[in-house]
Amino acid sequence: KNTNAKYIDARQVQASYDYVIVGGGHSGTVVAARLSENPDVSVLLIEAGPTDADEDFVHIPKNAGGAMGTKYDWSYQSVAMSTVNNRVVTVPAGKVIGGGTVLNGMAFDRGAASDYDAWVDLGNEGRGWNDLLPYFKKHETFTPPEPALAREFNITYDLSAHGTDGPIYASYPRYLNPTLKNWFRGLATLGMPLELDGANGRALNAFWAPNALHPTNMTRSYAKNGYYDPAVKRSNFHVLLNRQVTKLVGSGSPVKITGVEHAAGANEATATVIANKEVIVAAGAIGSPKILQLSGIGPASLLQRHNIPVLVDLPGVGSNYQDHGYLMTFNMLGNAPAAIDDATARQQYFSSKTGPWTNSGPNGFVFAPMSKITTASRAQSLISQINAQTPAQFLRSGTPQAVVDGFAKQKEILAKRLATAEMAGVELVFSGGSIMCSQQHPLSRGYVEISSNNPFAAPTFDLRYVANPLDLDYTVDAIKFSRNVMATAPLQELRPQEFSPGANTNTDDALKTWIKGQISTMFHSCCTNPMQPRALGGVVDSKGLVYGTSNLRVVDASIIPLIPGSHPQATVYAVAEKLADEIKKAAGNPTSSSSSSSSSSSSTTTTTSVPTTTTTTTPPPTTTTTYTPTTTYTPPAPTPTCSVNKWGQCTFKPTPLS
Ligand SMILES: Cc1cc2nc3c(=O)[nH]c(=O)nc-3n(C[C@H](O)[C@H](O)[C@H](O)COP(=O)(O)OP(=O)(O)OC[C@H]3O[C@@H](n4cnc5c(N)ncnc54)[C@H](O)[C@@H]3O)c2cc1C
Repeated sequence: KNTNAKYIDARQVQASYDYVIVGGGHSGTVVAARLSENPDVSVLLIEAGPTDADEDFVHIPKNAGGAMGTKYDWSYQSVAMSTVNNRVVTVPAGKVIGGGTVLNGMAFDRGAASDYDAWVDLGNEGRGWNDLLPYFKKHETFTPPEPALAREFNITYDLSAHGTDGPIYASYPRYLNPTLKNWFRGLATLGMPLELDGANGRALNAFWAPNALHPTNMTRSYAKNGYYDPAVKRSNFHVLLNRQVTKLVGSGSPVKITGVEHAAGANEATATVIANKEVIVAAGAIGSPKILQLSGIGPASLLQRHNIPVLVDLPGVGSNYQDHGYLMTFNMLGNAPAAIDDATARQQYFSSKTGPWTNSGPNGFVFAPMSKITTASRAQSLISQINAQTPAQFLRSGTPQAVVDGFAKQKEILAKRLATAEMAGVELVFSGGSIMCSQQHPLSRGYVEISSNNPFAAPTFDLRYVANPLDLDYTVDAIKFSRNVMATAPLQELRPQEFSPGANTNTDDALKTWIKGQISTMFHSCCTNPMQPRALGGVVDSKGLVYGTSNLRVVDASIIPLIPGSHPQATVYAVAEKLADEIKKAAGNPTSSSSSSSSSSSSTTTTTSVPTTTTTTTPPPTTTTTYTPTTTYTPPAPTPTCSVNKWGQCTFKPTPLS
């Protein structure tokens, strides 16, 4: 536990700081840690939640996702979404220091080069793959898989793509589900290439990736223990916990934000702190557009409807909402290797940090280009249909023209890049009979809007899954492809029997109906304050600066313009690291090197350093959990015959079919 933390309460807060950071989640802690490396600048971080209390459900990989539904989760509720049978989806989001990195499944992968080069196509110079690669390395310390595991599963990696001394550990669990070997052999039968490493820009086809996992302790590596804990000891870094930012106050043209208002609750007194240099918003894909809108930065019509004076009319704030729409199919395996029972697994974990409890979720990935999941002519037809659609055709009615124009540009870029083998259309992850299938570059766009001018009122949002019918079409292809893999000889050795959606769901129409009834969040909300030109509905420029302002930046997942084909946490780390460097440069402060990541590199007073491989966070064998969850998270696709873990993976004990 960090005993030197500069946690302060609202009475002790200084009148002003050089930088005020709104949201101490994933990106907020990265930027706070980097800016406070310079002892001559003062930094205040304001976080709506607490710090975690080192619970097992945070640290033990097997429990990853256990913080969902607890007090560390906003548990945002969507509207009844008309595009998917009026279903309401709960979207988990961290309300705790470290944010999403406390809740997440620890999958730690990057997108393909094409995903980031598409951001440059949108007008963001300096945001392509080659620009971001040094920052992917900067935040990472990679440890290769143990040789025996690598041999058994044929895990390959490219050391030159990885970081060697960053704050976040990337390593492999010491147990993988043996059925993954059948899956990879089945994929090879169908001609799916195995890439050397997804981290080198080739996150395509099949490949292996590590987890955000400490290599010896086998515990979660996340923004709190990587960035926040070392940095918070500095005297120039203050933290306000359990305080919600209610509004940013500014004036002038361009608008200069001076004050940041915050309060402990709806009926509590509001206080204001002054930002001398910059205000940096990092409140996440739902929280950040909400704060901008409450502050008068957003679509004028929305702000006027809620009696909020307009500081900057920016129609893109809260638009462009993207996620990887997610589905699970299930097969009962009649001939799977016997599962390790939980008591043995627990013993293995605490005695030698081995076994299934070291495993949080996926390591063997498929990120398939369209041409790999269907015929060339079908793939071509899908691309032609993307091009043929008029931009506003499937957007929400009343979408402002600038946002429509931005989507037109995005659609053109996606059609061009999805037509190649360099951009993935879907992700498939196999685990013990379940197959997770998710859309990687959806064409549907959702939105986030304030529901009132009360900052404690929940925002209104709609992910609008499959609003664009082409998202349904290629998802049908993906499910058919996954069935083709299951039909190959290596998978047939496991004697699979599909029970969801089930063999009777076998026409395109039946699959579409099933998809509409099932599709849900993969927890990858992003893109609601897109980094693209203002005339195209953009909210921030390529340096994260909010249009129409002189000192307000956004640095979190909301500024991603097009969702990459990957689980997003490594991208969020890289983008935040790069922006932190740019903020320092803009202020004439020394930046830390992009190949070495020491969080103390430019500070003379700090005592912090990058954690070493001997970090001592090992929980004792009988660790007790000090926090009792207040609610229980319901997995996305529960079925009567399969025990489903947080990630929708089947964890049932296989019963041989007679
Ligand atoms: C359940 C789950 C599983 C996931 N699994 C994976 C995975 O396995 N691999 C992967 O790569 N990615 C995964 N992700 C995604 C990834 O973790 C997120 O994309 C990323 O952490 C988002 O970072 P962020 O900085 O944008 O926002 P967050 O980390 O959400 O940070 C926002 C912070 O702002 C605070 N905040 C919000 N409003 C206010 C306010 N008004 N005042 C003060 N503070 C405020 C919040 O409390 C929060 O701490 C998962 C996410 C979730 C939720």
